[in-house]
Amino acid sequence: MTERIVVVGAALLDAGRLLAARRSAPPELAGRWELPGGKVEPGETPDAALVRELREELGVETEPVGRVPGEWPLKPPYVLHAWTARLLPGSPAPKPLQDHDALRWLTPEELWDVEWLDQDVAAVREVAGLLRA
Ligand SMILES: Nc1nc2c([nH]c(=O)n2[C@H]2C[C@H](O)[C@@H](COP(=O)(O)OP(=O)(O)OP(=O)(O)O)O2)c(=O)[nH]1
Repeated sequence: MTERIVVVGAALLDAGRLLAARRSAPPELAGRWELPGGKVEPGETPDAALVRELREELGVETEPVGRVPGEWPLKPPYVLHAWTARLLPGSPAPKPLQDHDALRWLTPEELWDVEWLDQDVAAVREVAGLLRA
């Protein structure tokens, strides 16, 4: 059986906008935009990983809402899952503390104004459908 490690990406939604984060590393991904998040650690649930990664990377307190249908291949053995999430009341505003050098809240009209990682485009398309709904 091939090992498969899930990377959880957050579709953090607030007031009908999606948070996009620009990666600062590694060099082959730097400058491209992604759904903030990271690898699910052994023994960790995906939603716990999401909350932990968003706290570490952005300094926010969040609540996962639901899994975005789909699974997208990354560099083996990684696969991307996306979850919608929201900021908890009283959470600080997101800041690019780790892994990112810029953040943008995108309205549905602005979703394609940033250069998403190629492997994130299909996931963002799914999220776009949720934003319009
Ligand atoms: N977080 C995140 N990672 C993504 C996305 N798309 C994509 O290809 N990746 C890749 C980049 C990395 O190779 C891997 C996740 O790495 P990461 O650096 O965000 O995760 P992490 O914080 O757990 O990593 P680490 O520094 O502890 O190794 O997945 C995405 O939308 N969000």
